[in-house]
Amino acid sequence: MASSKRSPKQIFESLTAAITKKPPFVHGAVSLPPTSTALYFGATDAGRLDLLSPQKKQLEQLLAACSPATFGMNKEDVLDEEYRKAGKLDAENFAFNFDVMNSEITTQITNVLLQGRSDPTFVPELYKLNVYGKDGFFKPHKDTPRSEVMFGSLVLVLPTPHEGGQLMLRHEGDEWTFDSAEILSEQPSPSIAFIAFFSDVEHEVLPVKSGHRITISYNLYSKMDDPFTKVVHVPSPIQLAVEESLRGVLDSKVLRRGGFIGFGLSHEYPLRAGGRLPSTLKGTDEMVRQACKKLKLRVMITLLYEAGPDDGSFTHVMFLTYPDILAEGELQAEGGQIHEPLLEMRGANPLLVKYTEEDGFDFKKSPTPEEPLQAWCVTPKMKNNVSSLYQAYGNESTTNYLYGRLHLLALVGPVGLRETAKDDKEDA
Ligand SMILES: O=C(O)CCC(=O)C(=O)O
Ligand SMILES: [Fe+2]
Repeated sequence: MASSKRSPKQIFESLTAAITKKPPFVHGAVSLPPTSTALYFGATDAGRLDLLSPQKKQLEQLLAACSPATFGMNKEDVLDEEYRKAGKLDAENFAFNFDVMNSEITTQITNVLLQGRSDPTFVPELYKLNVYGKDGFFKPHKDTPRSEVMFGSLVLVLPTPHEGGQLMLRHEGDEWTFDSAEILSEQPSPSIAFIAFFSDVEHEVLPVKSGHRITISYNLYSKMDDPFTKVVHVPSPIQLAVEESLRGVLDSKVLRRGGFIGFGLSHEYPLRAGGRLPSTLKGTDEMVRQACKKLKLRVMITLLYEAGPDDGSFTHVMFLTYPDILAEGELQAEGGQIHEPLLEMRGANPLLVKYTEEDGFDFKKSPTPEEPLQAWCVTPKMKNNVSSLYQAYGNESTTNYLYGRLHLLALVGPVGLRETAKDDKEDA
């Protein structure tokens, strides 16, 4: 193989380069079905907004029926018009006869965010209606995780005239704009503009310049228990490129005795203390996992915890479940080293590792009883610590789930015997 002339560093660099990031959202417009031309609202007397020709009086009534929208900050719901200026109605106080699951939106979400799986693999939960009037906005935030299987948010923008109010999305140095006003004005007939995005992606609503930007939002929950067994899909060119580079690694002499390849995942995932790590990955991350599965590598999802001052020794702990660290109370050991108590946490399958941003992982205790295994880390990710696992700004307060950064570890056998997956069902 040509790869034999390359250094291990070069071999892994080409793997890193092959992991092209997939956009973390899908957007578009669907024309308003004949049965979806009105919005009803109000806690007592129902008001009606005609979406084919919205009347000023109806819009004013809708605004009057709304209460100011709050947002979540450090476990509390906060009302602060410096941070978010919008009206809201909770799901029980409005009705819009639109079936997301039987619309083109579901096909788009399935194809772009869920790797084109066949049967409907997610459930949309109606969340809120928001009205952004003139000068309405929502500063940067991530959507609060409400369950281990919540992966995304869907926002519908109704066809009421407005200018401004673009939704900006930012992830790992990239930025995208969803200009609902522009999209709606370009449609030949009254339409709904939509965007669905992975909810750990930071987003912001810029100020509305005129008119009313009316949105209906949904939380998206995955229905997949085992993402691998059900997948029948044609790999994308990006995935094929990742597979090809990974094959290059396996055909080379790196990790001669076997070991791990670690991938820092691009997205954050909802974690619950004491709970399992997620079994459904998002976008780019799922693509990397599928490439590993294709090459019959056993994969594990892990949480890396900073366990003490980074003095170059083994002071990081890697978990296969999310330990209930806060419930342990007295974790702080002498000198700020907490790896001893972390390693003793029952049921959390901890591994003591040395971790540096440059070299990735180095395992002290390997998961097998043999000698410590070698490991390489591709796209290393920040480690977690107790405070980073706290939610900062969200769209709602919650204390049950927090976003955490994860790594995917692929177990690699020795040269010539690289395959490690026993069957498709063993891990998740
Ligand atoms: O209106 C939008 O485009 C997004 C709103 C939003 O981010 C939220 O409600 O959490
Ligand atoms: Fe949001």
